[in-house]
Amino acid sequence: MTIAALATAPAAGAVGILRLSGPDALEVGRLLAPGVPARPTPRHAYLASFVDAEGRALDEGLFLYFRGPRSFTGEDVVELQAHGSPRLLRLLLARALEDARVRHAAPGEFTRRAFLNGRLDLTRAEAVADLVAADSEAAVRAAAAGLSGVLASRVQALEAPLRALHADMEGVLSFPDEAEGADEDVGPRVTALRAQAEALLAEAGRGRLVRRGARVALFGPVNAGKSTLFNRLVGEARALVDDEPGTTRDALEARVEWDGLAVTLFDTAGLRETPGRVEALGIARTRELLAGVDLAVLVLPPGVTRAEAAAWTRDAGGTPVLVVDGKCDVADASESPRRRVGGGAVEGGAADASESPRQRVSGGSAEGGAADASESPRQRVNGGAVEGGAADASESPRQRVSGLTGEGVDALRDDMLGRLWGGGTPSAVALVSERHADALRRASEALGRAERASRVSTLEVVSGEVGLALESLGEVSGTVVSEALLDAIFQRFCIGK
Ligand SMILES: Nc1nc2c(c(=O)[nH]1)N(C=O)[C@@H](CNc1ccc(C(=O)N[C@@H](CCC(=O)O)C(=O)O)cc1)CN2
Ligand SMILES: Nc1nc2c(ncn2[C@@H]2O[C@H](COP(=O)(O)OP(=O)(O)OP(=O)(O)O)[C@@H](O)[C@H]2O)c(=O)[nH]1
Ligand SMILES: [Mg+2]
Repeated sequence: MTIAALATAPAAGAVGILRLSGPDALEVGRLLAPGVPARPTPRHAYLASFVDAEGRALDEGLFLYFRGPRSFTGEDVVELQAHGSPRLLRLLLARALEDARVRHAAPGEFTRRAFLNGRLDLTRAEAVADLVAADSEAAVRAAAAGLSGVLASRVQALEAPLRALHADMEGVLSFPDEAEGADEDVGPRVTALRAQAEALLAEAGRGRLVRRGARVALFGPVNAGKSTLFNRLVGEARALVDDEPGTTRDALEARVEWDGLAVTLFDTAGLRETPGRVEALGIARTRELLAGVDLAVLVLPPGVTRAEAAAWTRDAGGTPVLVVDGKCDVADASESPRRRVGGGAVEGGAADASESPRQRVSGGSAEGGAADASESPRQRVNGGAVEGGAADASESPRQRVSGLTGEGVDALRDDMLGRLWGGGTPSAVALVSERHADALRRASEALGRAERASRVSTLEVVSGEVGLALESLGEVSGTVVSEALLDAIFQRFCIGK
């Protein structure tokens, strides 16, 4: 059956495309553009008049014919590239659909046909959807990598040796005499393949980050300078800042893009023991939010003890915590507890360093004097305390940062990206989706069982498990798929894709 749909968004634009795919694409396309020759040159752009049923011109546009299998879907494809009027395009589409040989395409059906006709494997087809949905540079680049086959070849690199292993074992089982010895190194081979499957599975977390963007929350005691730092990181004065503790009540969010990665940054209500009623609601919301982010950044004001820091860290629950020493432009408060923030300079953004003099108390620790965060921010171990203690996050070297002066902010951003990303660049990721991860998990579980069986059980059992692993892997590439799975996958595509 021939399918038709608009390939462009239903909005006014420079050009709008009606696309047909299937055995009757050319004939039906020519009903709309009768000036086009009966046997048009494939891939040639014809300037043609698009007409209604009475032959009256509706538009003048380009007509393209791709003869199967040399087309996106592998079938005959015709495109009418008209002026981008949604109303006009609906008229053209309606006219195509009047023909009994044509029906409207389901979501993703063009791509589904491309897959079914072997034009793309499943990972590439899904990368098409990822690309359309991408809303950060990293997401675009990762999807583009998927489209060019990065994930496909990683899966292939697993599938091929697994299939060879399976064949070797089946050979030994079927023809024990001829194939003697082919099963000698089954154990190590299974082990290696399992590790490979797990390495791929481990990229699912990154895939999630790229797809959805990372979520990062600033939290910590009241008045630590969270909102000021938030404004700095976002690049504009979004959050209210005041020297009154408890200024931020509701969590605030802003979306930024760092190294191409989409990051949703949250500023939260400061934590304290005895808040007022409304503030308590804000604090409850902070805790709730912290449980759901990818990284929690604990901003500490000067003079916080290690025990206090550890206690605040626990507020993040199971979420990874990055601890930073805020207001690093001020001397350590334990040295002069009453020292206030630079005079009247309250507003976050504008305040310049000269307004908040660097009142580093002499003798205020070795790193007091020349410290400039840009020098080597990561080496600076606060208080030198690294070992021991419960909450490890609060014990590791801390980033020193000042939202007011901007000191250490770039380094902090790099640290956050490092913690979220763990090295490498976002674009280099093989975009493993939840669906892929699920299949990979089942594959590596089967390989785990195969590994055990290779020590304690028969070759038959090992081979059976390897066969199961192959099936699960096949779901990733699409060598083994059910209609139901394809339905689920292509449902998330848009119509006309
Ligand atoms: N106008 C238009 N732009 C589009 C598409 C489209 O369908 N129409 N695409 C659709 O989503 C994407 C391009 N994808 C395509 C992929 C393969 C072929 C194709 O004709 N492949 C043949 C020939 C290859 C060749 O000659 O180099 C083939 O693979 O055999 C066309 C488009 C993005 N841009
Ligand atoms: N010297 C200095 N003062 C800062 C810095 N960051 C914030 N302040 C000041 O500290 C006070 C509190 O800053 P906020 O950013 O509102 O602190 P917060 O952590 O959001 O506070 P709550 O929302 O009440 O929890 C304000 O007077 C800021 O101007 C900093 O890096 N250095
Ligand atoms: Mg605040």
